[in-house]
Amino acid sequence: MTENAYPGLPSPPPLGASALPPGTYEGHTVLVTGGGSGLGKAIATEFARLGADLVIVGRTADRLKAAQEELGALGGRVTASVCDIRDPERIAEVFDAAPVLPDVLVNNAAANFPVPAEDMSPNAWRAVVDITLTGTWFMTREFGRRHLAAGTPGSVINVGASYAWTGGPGFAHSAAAKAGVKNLVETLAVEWAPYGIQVNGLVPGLFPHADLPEAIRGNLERTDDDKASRQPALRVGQARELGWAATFLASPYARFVSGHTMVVDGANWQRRNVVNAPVVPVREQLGRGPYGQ
Ligand SMILES: CCCCCCCCCCC/C=C/C(=O)SCCNC(=O)CCNC(=O)[C@H](O)C(C)(C)COP(=O)(O)OP(=O)(O)OC[C@H]1O[C@@H](n2cnc3c(N)ncnc32)[C@H](O)[C@@H]1OP(=O)(O)O
Ligand SMILES: NC(=O)C1=CN([C@@H]2O[C@H](COP(=O)(O)OP(=O)(O)OC[C@H]3O[C@@H](n4cnc5c(N)ncnc54)[C@H](OP(=O)(O)O)[C@@H]3O)[C@@H](O)[C@H]2O)C=CC1
Repeated sequence: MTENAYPGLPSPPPLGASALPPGTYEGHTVLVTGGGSGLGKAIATEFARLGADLVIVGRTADRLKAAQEELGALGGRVTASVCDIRDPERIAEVFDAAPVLPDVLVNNAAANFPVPAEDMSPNAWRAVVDITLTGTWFMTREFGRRHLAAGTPGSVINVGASYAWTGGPGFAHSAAAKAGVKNLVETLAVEWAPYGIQVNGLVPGLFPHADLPEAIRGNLERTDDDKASRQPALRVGQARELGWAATFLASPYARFVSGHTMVVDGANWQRRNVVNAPVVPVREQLGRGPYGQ
């Protein structure tokens, strides 16, 4: 049988299309961490197309400035704030400096690189867990506190990864952190629903893009030339598909959806074979020799 002899899941509508009515987010402000690049920028784009003003956050001023111009061309006000989400005091300053209290918080920023667990240094673990889990918590805490104090509703979307459920060989730090991120969704959705705050998760499948750090992109390119054929959908995700899911989850049409994590991955994480492919140890997948030699 020829690979890719099947159609796979259909392509999505083109960039610029939307399932939601035009102007759904007019008068609303959406804060996206990591909104200066990759999937965060794609999510910010879809909110902006529906009329949202944006606050984008990241550590790199140049990257944010370029994204601010690009996103600003869609018509809304875009505020760019340099902030390391590991720093709770800086996060408070970002909220203070925002033109208004954002209605929606998208916790998209995360850190990751593949490494065999036995090679991982304490600092490598800390860097990934502190950004991915603790940074997400610091951002969410600030957002929640301010809405509780103001008595206003809000919506939080935590971007996750499917190895929160399955474990992630080669990504022990990130998988553990993303499991925490998913768990926070479930806890906070209950704690804050009485105050009008929704908390949901959004999990991308494989969405390769040019902004990925070399440690991820390089391994993706090295380990698999034909990524689409390895997915049940016979294709990878298009960034706008994640943006559309985010704009739905935070919209008025999803007001009774909270504590839910939506997976946008063409069923990749449920993929199982009765007889699996041969096991290749992570060290070997990453092209490393035996431990300790
Ligand atoms: C097994 C097969 C692999 C196939 C590939 C498949 C890929 C599919 C992946 C799909 C899932 C993707 C999920 C994602 O999350 S993608 C998003 C990734 N984006 C980012 O990570 C952006 C932000 N990243 C960063 O800023 C940095 O990468 C970093 C996380 C390192 C944080 O930067 P910071 O400046 O705070 O940290 P340092 O540079 O000081 O480093 C801290 C310690 O971490 C060690 N380190 C850094 N990089 C690596 C590496 N590649 N391998 C091992 N260790 C690393 C560094 O040495 C520091 O530790 P020490 O002080 O002990 O040296
Ligand atoms: N791409 C994919 O296939 C998949 C992605 N995901 C998840 O999707 C989300 C987006 O990933 P993706 O766009 O691919 O990754 P990128 O590496 O392209 O983007 C990460 C963004 O987060 C920002 N960021 C990183 N660390 C910090 C920090 N400490 N403080 C503030 N901002 C920070 C980065 O900006 P800067 O470096 O300037 O700070 C960057 O804009 C992540 O949560 C990731 O785990 C999950 C599964 C698959």
